[in-house]
Amino acid sequence: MPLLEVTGLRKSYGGHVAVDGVDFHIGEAETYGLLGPNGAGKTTAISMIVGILDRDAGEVVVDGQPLDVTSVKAKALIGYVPQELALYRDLTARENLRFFARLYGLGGRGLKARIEEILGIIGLTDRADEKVEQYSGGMARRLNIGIGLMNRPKLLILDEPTVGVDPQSRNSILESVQRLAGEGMAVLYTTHYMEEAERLCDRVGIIDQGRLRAEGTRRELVGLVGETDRVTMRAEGDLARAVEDLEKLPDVRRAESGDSQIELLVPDARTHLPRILETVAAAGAAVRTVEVREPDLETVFLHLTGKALRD
Ligand SMILES: Nc1ncnc2c1ncn2[C@@H]1O[C@H](COP(=O)(O)OP(=O)(O)OP(=O)(O)O)[C@@H](O)[C@H]1O
Repeated sequence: MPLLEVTGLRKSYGGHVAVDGVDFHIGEAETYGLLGPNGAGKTTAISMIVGILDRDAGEVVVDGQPLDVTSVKAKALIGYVPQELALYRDLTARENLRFFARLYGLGGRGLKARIEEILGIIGLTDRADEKVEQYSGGMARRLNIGIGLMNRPKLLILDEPTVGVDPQSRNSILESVQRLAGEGMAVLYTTHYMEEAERLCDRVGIIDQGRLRAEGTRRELVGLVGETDRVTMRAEGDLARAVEDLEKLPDVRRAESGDSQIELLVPDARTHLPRILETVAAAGAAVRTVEVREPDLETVFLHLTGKALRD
């Protein structure tokens, strides 16, 4: 049974359809990314999943428990980190964590230890007694994540947590998410940064104009659009003959030579590389360097929607 199951999720604002029939599921300990540009419907979808926005249609089930705006049991399994900061700026990090813990009904002897543990996870132990108003944007974001972790969720949902943060905090946020996922927490992560989806997510759903256009592992998505790897070899010798022979190899789509280099398109270059190098050598050319560029999720997005992820 998946940990999160979302079916037929739909929401319109006036006549505008923001989320148009979205289905996906997340397994235990899986990190799933919703990748799409601004306005794709990510925040609207997430808000319905966590039960802070009424849906027009669809179902959300968390660990077998149906979730709607009023359900308590299912919500208790989720840690939600909204895009907008939800913090008290005139309280310290430690005070914010304590305040939100009480709000969630957490207390007792374990609370103090839990707060210290969370400060460690988000890397704010040393600054825990400073007011949030003195924090950088990235530190405040990290505290926002800490609050989402208070109730030891089985599923952590983060809505574009790195937008507008400095590179150092961004890296620290990504590392924390990776660590939590490594410890067995399931994660739903929305982003418009391809690199983040590629780095963090086991599977990615590509969302545009309220619809999931495709979903799968990075490899599956890349395979879906029939993209090939591009191999560039700097070489000397009889390049024309090498190209002629390379084109005879079964999987090579295109090969051409230019100024001391050969370029070719081939699916899954890593498996074919030994044959390619042998062929070039046999044709009397010497390879100096080889570079393999794999298609990325940006290529896939472009293929599926006809536009770039970021404008
Ligand atoms: N409260 C609202 N009233 C009217 N339209 C809305 C409202 N919230 C979102 N929309 C519209 O719904 C669409 C989806 O917005 P949403 O915020 O879910 O996208 P997103 O993928 O999260 O993008 P962003 O990264 O910009 O938040 C957009 O066209 C947006 O303008």
